[in-house]
Amino acid sequence: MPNIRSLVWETLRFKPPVPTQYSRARKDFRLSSHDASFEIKKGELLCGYLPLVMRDPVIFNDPDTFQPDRFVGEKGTELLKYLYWSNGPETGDPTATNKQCMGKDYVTLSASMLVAYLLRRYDSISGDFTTITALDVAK
Ligand code: HEM
Repeated sequence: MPNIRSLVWETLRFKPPVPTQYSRARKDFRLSSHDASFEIKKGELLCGYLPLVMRDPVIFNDPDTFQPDRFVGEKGTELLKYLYWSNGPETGDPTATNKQCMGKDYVTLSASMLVAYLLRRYDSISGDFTTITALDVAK
């Protein structure tokens, strides 16, 4: 299952289903990235563009390549804090003060189960990040 969960997370990283996310600053704060810093004033509207953020080469090695096992193991688990697809990091939880997708854990679990169910139909498959070919259908 770790490989399948990783594949689902990598799919969400590679093509975030909700690409733009908006929010309004609740207070003044400084927003910093690797190479820039901005003063944000309370009430200002912020827009996050996930397809760009999820291809950050400083965080994700070879970001334009679909790597199904990217989130496997200790290093992969560490990367989850940078995986944003639900208006917050994969390691965060939706709460009254954290307006994150409430279905977040259900989404990844049900998608993993669906992929596992589909894969059970085949003894072997091959493919790259654009195509997938069934070689042997399970008897
Ligand atoms: C791939 C599938 C999904 C994606 C990409 C997704 C993404 C998101 C995003 C980005 C938000 C925040 C929207 C905002 O900024 O206002 C959100 C909110 C929410 N999502 Fe999802 N979602 C998915 C599936 C689901 C599912 C299956 C459920 C329920 C079973 C769900 C329940 C909710 C709820 C209730 C909120 C509102 C949370 C709030 O306003 O406090 N989502 N989702």
